[in-house]
Amino acid sequence: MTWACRYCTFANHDDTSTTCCLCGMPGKRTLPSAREPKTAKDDDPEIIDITDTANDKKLPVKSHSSLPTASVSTSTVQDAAANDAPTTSRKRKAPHSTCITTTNNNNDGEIHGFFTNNADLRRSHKNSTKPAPSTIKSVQQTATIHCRYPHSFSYHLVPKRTSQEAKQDIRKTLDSIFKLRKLRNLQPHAINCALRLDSQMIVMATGGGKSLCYQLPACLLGGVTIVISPLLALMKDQTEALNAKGIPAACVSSTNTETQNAAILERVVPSLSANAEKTANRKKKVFTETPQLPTPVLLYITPESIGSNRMRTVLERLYSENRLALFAVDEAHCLSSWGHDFRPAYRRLNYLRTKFPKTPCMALTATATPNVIKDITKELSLEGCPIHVGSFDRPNINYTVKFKDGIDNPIQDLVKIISKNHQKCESDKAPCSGIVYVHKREDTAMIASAISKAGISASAYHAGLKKDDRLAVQDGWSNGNIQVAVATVAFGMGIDKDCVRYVIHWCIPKSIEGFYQESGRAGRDGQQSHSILYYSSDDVQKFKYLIQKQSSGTNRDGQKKDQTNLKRKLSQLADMERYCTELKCRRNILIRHFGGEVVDCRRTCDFCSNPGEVERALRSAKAVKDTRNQISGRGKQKQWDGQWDGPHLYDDDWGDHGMMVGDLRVTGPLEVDPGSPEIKSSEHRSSVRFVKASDILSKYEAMEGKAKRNGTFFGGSESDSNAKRASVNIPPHLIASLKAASTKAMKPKTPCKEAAKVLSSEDHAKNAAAIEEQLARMKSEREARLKALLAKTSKKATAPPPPPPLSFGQKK
Ligand SMILES: Nc1ncnc2c1ncn2[C@@H]1O[C@H](COP(=O)(O)OP(=O)(O)OP(=O)(O)O)[C@@H](O)[C@H]1O
Repeated sequence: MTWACRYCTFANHDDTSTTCCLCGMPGKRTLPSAREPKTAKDDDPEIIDITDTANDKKLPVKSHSSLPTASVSTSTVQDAAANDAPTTSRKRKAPHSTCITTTNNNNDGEIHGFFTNNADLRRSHKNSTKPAPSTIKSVQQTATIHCRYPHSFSYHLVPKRTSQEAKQDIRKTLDSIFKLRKLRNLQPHAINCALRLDSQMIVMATGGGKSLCYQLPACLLGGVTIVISPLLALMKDQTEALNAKGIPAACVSSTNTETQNAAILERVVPSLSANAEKTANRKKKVFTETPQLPTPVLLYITPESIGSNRMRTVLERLYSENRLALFAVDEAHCLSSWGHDFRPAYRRLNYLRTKFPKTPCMALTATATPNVIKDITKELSLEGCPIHVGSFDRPNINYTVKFKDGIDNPIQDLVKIISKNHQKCESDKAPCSGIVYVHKREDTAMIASAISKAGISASAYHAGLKKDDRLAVQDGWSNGNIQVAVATVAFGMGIDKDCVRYVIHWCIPKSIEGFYQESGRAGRDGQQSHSILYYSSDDVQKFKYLIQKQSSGTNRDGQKKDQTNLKRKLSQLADMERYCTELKCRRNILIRHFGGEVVDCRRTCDFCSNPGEVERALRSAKAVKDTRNQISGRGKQKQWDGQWDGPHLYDDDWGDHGMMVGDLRVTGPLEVDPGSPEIKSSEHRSSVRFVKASDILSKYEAMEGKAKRNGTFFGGSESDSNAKRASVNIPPHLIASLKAASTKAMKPKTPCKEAAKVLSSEDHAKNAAAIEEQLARMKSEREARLKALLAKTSKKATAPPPPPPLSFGQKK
């Protein structure tokens, strides 16, 4: 079983060991037993610390012709082994490294690798002027057991390099640490700029490789690079990945205990805790738990935590010691109120620029419109700095919009698309996974169950699940046991899975930025992938209503809610709706939204591959929708007209930051098949006449016949069409397509293939049953919540009204 080390967060796969194979610390929480191996802190003679703290600090900064990894290492493995003085080495505790760093005798700065066997070690001594160590065995053990950081990094900042030197260093680091062959499009510019110590902004498509733009310079700049990231999961993943590559990284976050955070900061700024932690108890804890790990080269932190007093002290110390290398502000669009994920704490980051003016800043985002870029550069004082804007195009993603209203059974349609994708991958013998984004938590279970019944493993994921369940789904999906994650937007932040072949949006997303980011989780391996969005005007009306609801009334302080965001959110939703309903190339709508140059779509969106078909689908969906409204007696629906009754709590995970809990009762026309168990309740029954698109289409056929007989239907000029639409809502040129669709829809039903599959697969049936159980549980929980809320509101209504407030100057 995998366990995460509580010191360095490395994921260990060896269940039998209680010490972390990366840092060598007893990171696994187990009761000590007689057989427990000795820890690094105990008297383990194998720990060889060859770097000297004192010396380190006094060291003149290394000439920049070689990798900084070599510059700080003052001794070689040979020294360490020959000295064979573990006690001394432990005394010479280095703040930045406890691992063996290897440089050759010429001190040419080459990294000579990480010794894993005696042969390697002996080879390294071949040209050595010093005698080979007599205790090779112990050294070899040290290398394999405790010292998994094969590279060392400069404790202080490395001076600027010439461009030739920078080029060489970049190549070496890319090859030896990141194991990559070459840099992608904007990466060389961004990395060069960082090594010139210039501030900059990088706007690069999702999956474009933004992380490398600060991770690689961090290795070369020396000192500590501070990465400000909004997502705890992403921070954790990235630190784990960096540690696995041998780059010391850590994250200070609220998920760590106070002691763990203190231990990490102690590694960044030694003796900080000695001053800061006053109580003896605390001191003891911090010092006993501080592992002998190298100083992090990259320190991840949330924008909220970076403003704390302790963090300010750390930054000031780093700055005064000339060790503050770079601020990397990831997901910088969170800084702009024009961005789709505005986070107020980001606004406070400008203090970093004023307080630490010499430290360069790198702002990174995938989704920045010109307005957002302007906002970010202003807030982070990046005016005049280079702005690297890459292409927003993701050529390997095919974009499609499906019109839910015109589809008889959209869930069946969705399942078919998913099955097709998996079948294709199966025949190609390629791995395949996907994500379906929904808004309502209940829909996650409903859709996951339908997919499972089709023989594809799917699981529901939303913020309402228990943490363990969420982790299980995330892990299952990441390791391929779960093929499809049906999730709310709570899923996927910081996901870096390469074989995601499709991302499906079951409802319209809130903004193009959000859509671009979510759909961008497909095809990160560069292989052909799909983004499919199911559009319904009902969803848009719902969201408009929710946005208005969120912005109306008063907040907790009793003040009227700020209305400035209302307009922005409505306009973002309108942009997103335009993406769905405009008869233009989808790819270029996205690119233009971000201010990019138009590209040749090469028929990789549904519109470019068949514009006529898209137009017909859109218009027939509109016609079907209007008819539904007319049939249900509500006339043409222009505004969401209060179809939701009861207390307005929402269980969609679509809030800005926090997740909303509660209930949403929809009594209007539904988007599911009337036969579906979802709409069996009496509450819904009245409104489900003619909910099927094919029913409506056949109705149209009848109307068409009648009109033709009377000579009053669908005739006349274009200018009359509006008046005619008011009564029938069907544009003339649609007749043929509607007819065709109708005939198709009227065909006798054949038993569904997917249903046959269900019965044949026990596992999938079990999975579906489990999901349905979950759905039932969610429903009962929702009922309970609703009851409690109703009780609360009725209590409030019966309570006596509060006394009127005293006006100024009024006597009691
Ligand atoms: N030069 C490169 N060559 C090959 N692969 C690369 C290169 N740079 C980055 N990658 C890979 O591309 C993938 C995406 O990188 P990364 O996570 O940095 O993207 P991102 O731009 O931060 O994406 P997002 O905006 O979604 O967070 C990673 O798996 C990374 O290893």
